[in-house]
Amino acid sequence: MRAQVVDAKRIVVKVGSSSLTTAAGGIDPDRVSALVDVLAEARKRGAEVVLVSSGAIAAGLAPLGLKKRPKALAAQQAAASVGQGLLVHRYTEELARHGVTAGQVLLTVDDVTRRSHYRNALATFAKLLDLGVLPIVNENDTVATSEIRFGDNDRLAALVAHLVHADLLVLLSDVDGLYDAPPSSPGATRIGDVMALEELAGVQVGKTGAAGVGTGGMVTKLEAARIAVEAGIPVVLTAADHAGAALAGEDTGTLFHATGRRQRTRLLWLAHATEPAGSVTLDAGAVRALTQRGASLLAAGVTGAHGRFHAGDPVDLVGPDGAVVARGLVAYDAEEIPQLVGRSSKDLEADLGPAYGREVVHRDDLVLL
Ligand SMILES: Nc1ncnc2c1ncn2[C@@H]1O[C@H](COP(=O)(O)OP(=O)(O)O)[C@@H](O)[C@H]1O
Ligand SMILES: N[C@@H](CCC(=O)OP(=O)(O)O)C(=O)O
Repeated sequence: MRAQVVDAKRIVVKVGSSSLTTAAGGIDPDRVSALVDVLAEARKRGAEVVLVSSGAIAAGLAPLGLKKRPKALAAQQAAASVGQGLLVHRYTEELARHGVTAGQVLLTVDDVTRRSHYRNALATFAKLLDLGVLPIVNENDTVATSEIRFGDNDRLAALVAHLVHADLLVLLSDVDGLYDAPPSSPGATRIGDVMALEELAGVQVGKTGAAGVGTGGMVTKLEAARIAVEAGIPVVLTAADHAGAALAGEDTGTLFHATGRRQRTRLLWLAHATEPAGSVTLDAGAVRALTQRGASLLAAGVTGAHGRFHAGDPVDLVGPDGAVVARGLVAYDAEEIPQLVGRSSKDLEADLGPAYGREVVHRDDLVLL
């Protein structure tokens, strides 16, 4: 028995598109039903459960007469718009058999990187769990543009696990664990336990499975596992068919043991969920101030800006050698930066007005990479 699993009080379970749909496209009601039975069982044992479910796009294909997942973003969004409602309806009906109420939570990256939105998301989850609701999370596919799109639900699930202070993340897919090579290759064997991610140096990680409805394949699952274990949350990766056994603590799939400790949550989203809108370059003194003293980035240490960003956007902070040292939410538009370069806050306040005394990136909005 895996103690990390059976002792878990709050569990985030992520299920991939390939585990929810039929070969012909559309939701497979039997698979949804089987998964819901497993989640209800975990709740009966006293665990709180948050479900991160993919499958909106896949579920929308058949009703729209589409044969396969479209490439164009607008078509994916239309499919998600049709599919998400159907998917949540299916879950709601199945959960009702167990007397459990479902709640839908659709997130965009923006919702959780900006401080006020982040607090709001946190409060919503807390309230839902407090009320005994089973939250069903997905990316808000219909509004997420390609620039701000999260794209894969594996990393989203890891970040949600951290957000809700879960003590276990379960990733369910169409493959029963991590293999040392793509499972279709002869001789590939399953890895039972991963104590440290360095052990995976020789593992061949491949793309999505044969079903053709997933995104990211094993690559995004390992990224998700890294985010979770480094933040102190163990991860079980297994097939959806083995979900019951996995949640009962049986030795199935791959268990990634926690290696690190909990970190400041919003900054984890900033590091792992955002695409930078541009970059700000720093002199050597500013790099030292950020990395060694945990200081804010002041205009005095800025040497330039690249890209078209607006105040509040995530940007990379780049040292004189071109290395990205941090990511932060910038407090100025890109066009404003040239006039700030190398100048003291006092000087800027006197010259341009009191608003220009503010930091370029405040330390609370900054994560070292
Ligand atoms: N080393 C590996 N171990 C296990 N699975 C792998 C590996 N490399 C590639 N894969 C593939 O990753 C797929 C799962 O990812 P994906 O299709 O995105 O599923 P999901 O829809 O569940 O997110 C599996 O079907 C498998 O073929
Ligand atoms: N938000 C998308 C999920 C994309 C995704 O990550 O899919 P998967 O690789 O099947 O987990 C959807 O619901 O279709």
